[in-house]
Amino acid sequence: MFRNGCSFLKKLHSFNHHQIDRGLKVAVVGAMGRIGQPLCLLLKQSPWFDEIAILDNLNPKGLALELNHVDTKSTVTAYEGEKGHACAMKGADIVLICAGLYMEKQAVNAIDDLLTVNCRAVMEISKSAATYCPQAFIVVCSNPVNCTLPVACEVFKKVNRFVDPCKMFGLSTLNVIRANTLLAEVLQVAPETVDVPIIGGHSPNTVVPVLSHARPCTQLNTEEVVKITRAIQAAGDDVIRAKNGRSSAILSAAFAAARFAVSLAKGLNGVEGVTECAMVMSNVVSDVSYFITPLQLGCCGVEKNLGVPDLTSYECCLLETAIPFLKRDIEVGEHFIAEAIKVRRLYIGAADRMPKLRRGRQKIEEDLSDSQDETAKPVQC
Ligand SMILES: NC(=O)C1=CN([C@@H]2O[C@H](COP(=O)(O)OP(=O)(O)OC[C@H]3O[C@@H](n4cnc5c(N)ncnc54)[C@H](O)[C@@H]3O)[C@@H](O)[C@H]2O)C=CC1
Ligand SMILES: O=C([O-])CC(=O)C(=O)O
Repeated sequence: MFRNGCSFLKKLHSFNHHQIDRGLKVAVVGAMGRIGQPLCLLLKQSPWFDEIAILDNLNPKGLALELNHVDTKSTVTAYEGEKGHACAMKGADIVLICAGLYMEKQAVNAIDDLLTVNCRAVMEISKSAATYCPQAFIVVCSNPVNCTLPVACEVFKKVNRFVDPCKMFGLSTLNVIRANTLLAEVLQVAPETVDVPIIGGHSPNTVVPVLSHARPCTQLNTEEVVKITRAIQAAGDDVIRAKNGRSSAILSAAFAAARFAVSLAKGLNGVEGVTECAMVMSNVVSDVSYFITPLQLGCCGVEKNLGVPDLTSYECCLLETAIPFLKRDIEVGEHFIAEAIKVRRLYIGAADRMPKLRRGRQKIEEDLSDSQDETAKPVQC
């Protein structure tokens, strides 16, 4: 009812923007992970959710029990493994996918390993989401987001023969909060008062901060712009290095994911003026089918894609550099399911000599032949 009653909700909220109309169900997949756990705690503190369904391959019952001791209104329910997918996702308004490996820069063949494992995890989870909660907003946090969002969308196309571009998101809020903090430091203002749009992709070579459109309006010199931009691009690697390669960003990542989920919840409940930058399917840049832009969020997800702002020549140059990387990442994601063989060619490496990964790839190729059956019906719950 609420999803279709946008104009009614807008009127309602013009009287009281803070009124919460409907508690929502959010499903967190990969909830037992380093990001998953603090993310669940932050969601438990939020008044926007009635149910937080936590799902992981590891048994999350203990985590749910502990979270339910937090005296806020939402209830945390726990589900383990594939058998838990249906119950965790049925009725979910938002699905946050943070299952998978993190960017372990020191690991040999890290990108190959990460790509195979994470695309596979996102593929499995998206299959269930497309089956059990096809109307939900899907937020892909698992890296590399530039590849995994296309994987999720391709799965929706295969299972439902339809993907709603307004409801599928790749998380990049972490870059926004980093940019806000770094600019606030330079301006010597509170970070909460700063808003830096981010465009492009979610990786060091594809993220493009648009400092020329930052709020508050400011006149930075070239040196400052370059310094802040490079710091944003390097922030993820800096965290991994500072943690001696043992972990990537966790708490800031959880904060960012929770902030995005809350923004989606506000949009769903008709709150006006909610904007966030995220990756979505779009044609704002020709030939680039997934792109991060500022988005106006509403009860149907993306209410308006605010597009690419006017860029300075430096920002144009950053974007031009980013586009080939982004296009390649998207291609890898899009073809992961439909053309596992092509992924092998693009990412062929020492991983092929590792029996564990080779077995993983064989399984993907087997699944591929299943999902290529156009007559296949989604599993009924
Ligand atoms: N988009 C963003 O801004 C950010 C994304 N990330 C990404 O988030 C992901 C998670 O990172 P961490 O929490 O550090 O990893 P982690 O290894 O600590 O946790 C991953 C969790 O996912 C679970 N899992 C794996 N496959 C699963 C499946 N098929 N179904 C259910 N559960 C599954 C694991 O059991 C584990 O509990 C990584 O891919 C990382 O790169 C990390 C930081 C920021
Ligand atoms: O690289 C990672 O795993 C975490 C990440 O997305 C970031 O720090 O921007």
